[in-house]
Parts: sequence; C-alpha cells; structure tokens
Amino acid sequence: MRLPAPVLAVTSGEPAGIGPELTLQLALEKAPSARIVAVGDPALLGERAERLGLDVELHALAPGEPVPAARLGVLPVWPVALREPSRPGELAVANAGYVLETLDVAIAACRERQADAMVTAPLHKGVILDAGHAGFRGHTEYLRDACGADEVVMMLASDSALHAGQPGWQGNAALRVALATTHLPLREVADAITATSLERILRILHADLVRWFGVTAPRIAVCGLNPHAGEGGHLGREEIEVIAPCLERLRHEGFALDGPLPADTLFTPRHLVGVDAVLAMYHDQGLPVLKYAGFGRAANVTLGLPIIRTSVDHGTALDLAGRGLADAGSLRVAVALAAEMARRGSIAAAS
Ligand SMILES: NC(=O)c1ccc[n+]([C@@H]2O[C@H](COP(=O)([O-])OP(=O)(O)OC[C@H]3O[C@@H](n4cnc5c(N)ncnc54)[C@H](O)[C@@H]3O)[C@@H](O)[C@H]2O)c1
Ligand SMILES: N[C@H](C(=O)O)[C@H](O)COP(=O)(O)O
Repeated sequence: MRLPAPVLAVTSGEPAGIGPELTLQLALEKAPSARIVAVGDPALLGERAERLGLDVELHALAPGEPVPAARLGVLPVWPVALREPSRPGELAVANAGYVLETLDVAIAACRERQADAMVTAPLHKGVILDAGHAGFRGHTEYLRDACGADEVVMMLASDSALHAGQPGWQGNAALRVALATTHLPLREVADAITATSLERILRILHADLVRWFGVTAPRIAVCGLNPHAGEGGHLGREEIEVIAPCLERLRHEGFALDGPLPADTLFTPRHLVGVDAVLAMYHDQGLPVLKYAGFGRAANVTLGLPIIRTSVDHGTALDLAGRGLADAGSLRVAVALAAEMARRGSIAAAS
C-alpha cells in the first residue's frame, strides 16, 4: 500500500536560538521523508535564510490551504507573528508567548488531523518562565497538559542506522532511554517516584514500544534511584519499598523487566544486549549516557500522547545561533522518526 507522505508540523522554537536555521535546512533535503510545514514567523525565517545564505523560498499557507508536496528549496509555513523582532543569541521575554503559540498551532493541527505529527525545534525554558508562565517545565509537560493526558513519558532514542556506523561504537545499535521523572529539581525527584507513577510510566513505555517501535515483546531494564541500587537498603530504601514491588507486580502480568539495577553498570554495553529500552529514574541519570553515545544523532519522543511528537536531542545553543554552525543531524532524526511513526499509525488505522 502506497501512502501519501505524512505532514509534519515543525515548530521553529526559540527565535533567538538555532531552531529557525535548522528548520530552514529541512527545505534543502534532497530526499524528504515527509511534507514539512514550519510553524513560525515567515519574516524571522526569511531574515535567518538571508543571513546564512540559505536558498529557501518561504510559502506562507492560508488557513485551510493544504500542505503541498515537498519541493527542494521551498518551505511552507503556518505563520505565527513574533511579538518583537528577534536577534540571534538575545533572548526576549516578549517572544515567550510566540513560542507557546507555535506549539498551540501544531498541537491543534495534529488533533484536527491537518498534520500527522509535530516535531519541535528547541525552546528556552528559562525565558518562558521569566516571562511569567509559572510552572512551565518543557514541551513534554506542556503537551501532556494541552492534550489532557494523565501521564506521558519522555524517551530519547539514538538513530540506529547512523549510530551503528560510528567508529568505536560497541553497544547496541539503538539505545532508547526513557525517564521516570523529567524536569524536576533533584531535591524533588525521590518523592516524585511513587508506585502509581512508576506503574503508569512502565505501562506507557511498554505499550508504545510495541505500537510505535515495532518491538513485539519489549524488555525494559530499570535503573535504581540510589547508588548501587540502594546497596540492599543501606544507601536508600526506594528500591526496596517502591521500585522492586512495582516491577514484581508487572512481571506477574507478563512484562519483561530487569531491575532495579545499579545505573552505572546497567549502561555498559554487555548489560544492554537484548534490552529494548532503559528506564532511568531522573533526567541526568539517563540523558548524559544517551547524549554521550549519540548527541546530534538521537531524537526525543513523547510517549503516551494522543498525537505524535518528536524533538531534537539538544537545546537552543544561543552561542551558535545565526552563525551557520549548528548541526541539523538531530532534527533530521526527529523528522525521520516522526514520519516513520506517522506511517505506522496510518497502516494501523487502515488495517
Ligand atoms: N528540545 C528542547 O526544546 C530542548 C532540549 C534541550 C535543552 N533545551 C533548552 O535549551 C536551553 C539551552 O540548554 P543547554 O545550554 O543546556 O543545552 P544546548 O543543547 O543548547 O547546548 C549545549 C552545548 O551543545 C552545543 N549544541 C547544541 N545543539 C547543537 C547543534 N545542533 N549543533 C552543534 N552544537 C550544538 C551548544 O553550542 C552548547 O555548546 C535551555 O533552556 C534548555 O532547557 C531545550
Ligand atoms: N530533557 C530534554 C533534553 O535534555 O534533551 C529537553 O530538556 C527537552 O525537553 P522537552 O522536550 O520536554 O522540552
């Protein structure tokens, strides 16, 4: 069955960061896997294209106008107006509302089936908080709330094809790291890991590995929270009181779960053999490993949403913005992953 190329709404992210220039590069792909529509300010994108000498023609779409087939050098745009002009590397609180509006446009388009998936270029959490959007934590949490989901799971996945070819790589071709907690101060992490939250997260991770990644019987390795997974209770009791009982309950339902394991050795190549995903207990337990193994060659995906959302594995890189130095590799992986997920979704819906 030949399906039409999926439509991906790509939010161009923090206007002072590298998001706009990376988004423009998508129009220069010779073999695009999807129909891309950027969400952002056409004047901003035009200014960045000119500054960097990128030969991209912007095509602002009118409301209801269909997203055209991909054409080299042409970038369709769903226009959102900047609140004030933006300069590379200079954050402006006035534009925080603009960034959030780009997300709202993409979320609505996915929910109304005008887009098959959304892909997000990086935003700057600090400037959104400085602008007064109290409680903002990141795309993941914003999407959870906007879509009315009880729980979502952040997972970063390295691109297996690109990754396996890298010199020196000895681990699994693909590494997937999901998080039990996301953007929380470390001080709050232990209290946030409860039997209920952990069980919900493992159910979402298991179901979405099957649904979106074609893993028939996922095997998930689960990190402990404390050093050496608590050293038998001497270095913390969360493993004994919360994590292990939760894993045991789910094993009775047939889940293939290893752990809780000491995170330092779990992430060694030998222990990752046959593992489909690792569940880390917090952001900086899991993501440094993934980023060490494949920064710029991995994508972030939000599991448990009613829509498809992927993102880059990096931030706004204000130091590189407007200089043409930013690597678009992760955005390409995020686009390829979203396109693949959209195709899987269409095939499942058609069968
Ligand atoms: N998906 C997202 O929206 C996302 C992801 C991560 C961080 N962030 C946000 O970005 C902001 C800045 O975060 P940070 O400084 O910790 O991380 P960062 O990823 O922006 O920068 C870290 C380092 O990596 C480099 N780098 C980042 N992206 C690169 C690219 N594409 N090509 C080449 N080099 C690149 C930067 O120049 C810098 O040296 C923060 O507000 C953070 O919350 C957003
Ligand atoms: N935790 C992500 C990372 O380090 O790559 C990043 O902060 C993005 O998170 P959101 O997708 O929730 O914005």
